[in-house]
Amino acid sequence: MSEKGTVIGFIGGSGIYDLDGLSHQRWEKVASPFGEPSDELLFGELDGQPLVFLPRHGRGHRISPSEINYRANIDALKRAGVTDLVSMSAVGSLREDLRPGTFVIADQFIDRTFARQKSFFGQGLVAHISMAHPVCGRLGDHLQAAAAEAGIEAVRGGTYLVMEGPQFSTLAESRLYRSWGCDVIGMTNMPEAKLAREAEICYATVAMVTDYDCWHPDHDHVTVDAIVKVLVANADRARGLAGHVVPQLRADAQAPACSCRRALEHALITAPAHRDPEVLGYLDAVAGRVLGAR
Ligand SMILES: CSC[C@H]1O[C@H](OP(=O)(O)O)[C@H](O)[C@@H]1O
Ligand SMILES: Nc1ncnc2[nH]cnc12
Repeated sequence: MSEKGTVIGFIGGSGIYDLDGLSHQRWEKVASPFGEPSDELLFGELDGQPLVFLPRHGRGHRISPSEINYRANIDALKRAGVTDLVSMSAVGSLREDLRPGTFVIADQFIDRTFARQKSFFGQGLVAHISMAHPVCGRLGDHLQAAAAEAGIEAVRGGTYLVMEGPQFSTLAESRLYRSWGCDVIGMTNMPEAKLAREAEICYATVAMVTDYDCWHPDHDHVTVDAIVKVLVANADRARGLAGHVVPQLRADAQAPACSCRRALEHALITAPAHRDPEVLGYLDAVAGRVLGAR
């Protein structure tokens, strides 16, 4: 891995616990001061391009959305050198026309989670980053082009409502989210997207519809069994999409200039003399660029 080169990361959600076709692949533990990542990271190469994969729920799907250590996951991916991060996630549809099997390249989130650590920053070093545009448009462009190349129907843009879970939503909640104009619902992309931005990693998500949530008159219950049936087919197509997006990201000469990679530039507010050295130590990977550590 070159210090400044592109390293592509994938976070696999429900149904995606590894990536195939990688050469030189190895699972390796990456330690983080923020605790235990969901699993070891899978390192490998696709046509010479370095890749890193992390199964969000761990291999075997052991970790529920509220129990995922999102900070450790993003910190570990940053330590592994990841610059461009693609999330692959199962979601419910809040719109009739987003049928199960549709891929949505989401571009907005509404964060309704409440039981998660949402920032690397706080006491010892306070920072405020912009989340107006929470996903990287450059990655979105490449995902859209890769989906077209792979013959996958992908809708560009959409608002992903992130609920705490692990229970699925009530009918009243599902209707409320529809009235807010949300398009899909899931449990994991926040705080993941916030933390990726804090870590200056470009982030985008492929939200793969598995069900109609409970608002739909013909689908008044969501069940894991029904979701898993769609997941298996979605997961195969997601792997296909990954294969197509890698060469595109690799060839992107604009990547180093992407604004996501400078998200912390004007974000730190704690005066240097009041910054806690221990906290600065934890932030060596996430904020090393602006703290002068790397
Ligand atoms: C198995 S359905 C519910 C589960 O799937 C989604 O996870 P991910 O985004 O990791 O694919 C959803 O957010 C829930 O965690
Ligand atoms: N209906 C739904 N609600 C929340 N998360 C989901 N993941 C897949 N389907 C979902």
